[in-house]
Amino acid sequence: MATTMTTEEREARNPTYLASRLQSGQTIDGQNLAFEIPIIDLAPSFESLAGRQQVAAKIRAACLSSGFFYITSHGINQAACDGILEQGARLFKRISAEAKQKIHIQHSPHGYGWESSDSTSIAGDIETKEAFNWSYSSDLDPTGGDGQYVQLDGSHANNLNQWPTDLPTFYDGVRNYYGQALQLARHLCRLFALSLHLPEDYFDAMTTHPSANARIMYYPPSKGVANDVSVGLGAHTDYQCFTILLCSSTPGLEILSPAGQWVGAPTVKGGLVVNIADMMMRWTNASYKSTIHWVVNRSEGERYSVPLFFGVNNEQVVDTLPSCILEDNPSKYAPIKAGEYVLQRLATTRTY
Ligand SMILES: O=C(O)CCC(=O)C(=O)O
Ligand SMILES: [Fe+2]
Repeated sequence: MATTMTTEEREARNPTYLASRLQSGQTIDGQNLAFEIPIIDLAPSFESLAGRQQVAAKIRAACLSSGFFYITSHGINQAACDGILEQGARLFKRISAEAKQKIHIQHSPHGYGWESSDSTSIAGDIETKEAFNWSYSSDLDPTGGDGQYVQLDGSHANNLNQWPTDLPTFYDGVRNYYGQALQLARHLCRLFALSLHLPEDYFDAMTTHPSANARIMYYPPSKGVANDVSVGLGAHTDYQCFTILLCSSTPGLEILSPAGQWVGAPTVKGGLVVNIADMMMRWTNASYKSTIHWVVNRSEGERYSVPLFFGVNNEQVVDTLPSCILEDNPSKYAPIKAGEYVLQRLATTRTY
């Protein structure tokens, strides 16, 4: 499908645009909104529609301001959270360099597998992170999927992931956390739909075989040099609808406030971070904020994290939601296939 880029989209693809947003500390539409990262208890949302509506209102308020919130009582059990972080530590710290090379992302056309710190770079920064990347596949989905999964480029292929053969428990540890996180993401979609005054099942049929790439990240300790600001992961916005982030206890995530200050997002015990990403900003005509963040590990501890980048089925056309278009606020974005949009964004980050 032919798509026309708006001025805003052209600017957003330009690294100097990011840099200028960083310097000026402005949000895209120049508003100076109150900035907080609220903690939202999801428990009522598992009980009744009234509970979901109540939680959805809190989510809406967070999305209109910082675009970040914590969730507690989210339904993913602690053993699964601890388990995947432990598997990450084994992968990054215990297996040999040769074993990592065997599953290097260079062997994967889609970038799945182990990623050395210099394989990708967001804003041209030298980054300290290492990562392990995987994508949705039906064997990881507790629903079993519907057999229709397509990759970002629309090709039909299930399970192209590269798993480490030297760590037999790794796959099970990942699957246990990821399966629960997928179901949580689908539950959050219902809350987002309610928050946007849509029927709560609005996104259900669009998330049967979702775009749901995930990674385990490793950030080495700070070098202990005063004022050391070694960038773990460069300043960026996420591409999908929203991200669910599990973090180890070592801090490092920082979010750019409208006033141009980096605000730390410390780990909340038992909680997960959720942030709005660019695709949700498109759906909502830029009312829900996709906020710039980065990771700088300023501490002497290692940081591990597990982001899940959740979006609709890759072949789904993303078009501004009718409830977000007003006569004096027409759609800012042209319709585009979800996978195609993410591919455009990814093309700017690979260095290999
Ligand atoms: O590791 C973190 O805390 C955040 C990671 C992140 O922002 C990302 O992978 O997009
Ligand atoms: Fe991110």
